[in-house]
Amino acid sequence: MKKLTKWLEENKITEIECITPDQTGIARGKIMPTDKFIDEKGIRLPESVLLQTTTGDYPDDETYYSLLDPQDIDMVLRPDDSAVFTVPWAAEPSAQIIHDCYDSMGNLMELSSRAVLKKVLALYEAKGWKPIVAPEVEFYLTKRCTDPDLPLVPPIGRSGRQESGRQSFSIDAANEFDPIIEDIYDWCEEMHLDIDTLIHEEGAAQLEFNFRHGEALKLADQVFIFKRAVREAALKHKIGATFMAKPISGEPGSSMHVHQSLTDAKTGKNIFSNEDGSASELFHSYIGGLQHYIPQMMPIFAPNVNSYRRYLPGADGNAPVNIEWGNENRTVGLRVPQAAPSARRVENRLPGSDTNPYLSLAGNLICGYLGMVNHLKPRMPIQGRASEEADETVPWNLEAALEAMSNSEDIRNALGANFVDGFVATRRAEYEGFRRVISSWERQYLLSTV
Ligand SMILES: NC(=O)CC[C@H](N)C(=O)O
Repeated sequence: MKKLTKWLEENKITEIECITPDQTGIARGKIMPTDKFIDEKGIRLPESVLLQTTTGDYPDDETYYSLLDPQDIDMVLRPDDSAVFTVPWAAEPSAQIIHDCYDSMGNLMELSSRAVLKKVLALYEAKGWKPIVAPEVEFYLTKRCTDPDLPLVPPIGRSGRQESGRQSFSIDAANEFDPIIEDIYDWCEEMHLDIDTLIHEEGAAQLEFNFRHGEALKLADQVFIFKRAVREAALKHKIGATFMAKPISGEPGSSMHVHQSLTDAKTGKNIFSNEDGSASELFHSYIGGLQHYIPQMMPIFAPNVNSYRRYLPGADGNAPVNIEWGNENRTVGLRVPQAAPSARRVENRLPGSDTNPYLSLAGNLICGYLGMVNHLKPRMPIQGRASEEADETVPWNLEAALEAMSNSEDIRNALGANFVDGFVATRRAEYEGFRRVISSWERQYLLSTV
């Protein structure tokens, strides 16, 4: 706290956003003047904040009361002084400080997604392993739209025109949004986010930012903050930005691919490679773990009804519909990029951009961990194009995915039964809400035909 107080003084910070990610990845917390923050060294919030859905609803009563105190008591949030960022878009000098959530006994709240990631990282630490990850985050810039019944359209770029067609990797198409991109870059620099490259993705006004590889908790924090920054940069320029997995029919979806490797915590050496440069047994069993456990982990990689619209075989975009692996192969869900032995890694291409980054990293890492400790073997790698058929072992819709996750003893043991029950229950509550809304497809095709 001393170091943090000094930093706040040096940066003349007058206002603090005390934030924590809920299960959906939304920042929840309180805003206060710096003096009050320093006096109180933490805040209190109702525990139920961690069981809120994206729509602000809660799960059914039975789950709610089995996981939370019936009086809806407070939890205590304490700042993590290694997760402190300025707020470059704020009107006055401000800081956003990520907090951890503790229960009345002083333990990390099992329902907190940041705590779930810490739990997984502790398993790695006990083995003397340190995972290294690199997320790639895609999103769309869109024209502002307040009517949810109207489709989203691309914003007007610098040329005064709206983008159409496919512009993968086009520098000029990215430059159309230069003023926004400049803000994102400047702000990321000010906040010390480890942004590596920017590319224009396939979709109209779809961009991708890649993060430099590093430690998982640090990168989860950075993606959490990055998403806020992108939305704010878009707002400043009077447009929108969305991390929905499939915001526009007929356009590619948005993903959050995660590159993953494993190092020896002491030496820092990549232990996915043997001394002679070949792939290690750990590497193969890590992939075996991803293949075995992804079907039970889908609600984490694809948490919304909308997430599953990315995975339609033959749909626009390159979203995978399989969990095969292969070297330098973009038609599989688990791609092993061409790299030196010291950079040997696997990229999971399944997670959507709408995933909570803490849970996505925890989910990936626990699949790999369980694979390694149980010596699982991967399937044979795919050479050439993978089948266009969707892999039948994976639940490709939210209902089936939730069923698979809540029935998985291994995932319940690894991530915590209370967490799994709470997470599944918030997703189910959202799904129930979705089921009550009549869509434009129904109006278009059923209204006057059936
Ligand atoms: N970079 C890519 O391969 C595109 C990924 C694609 N946008 C998806 O949703 O999965």
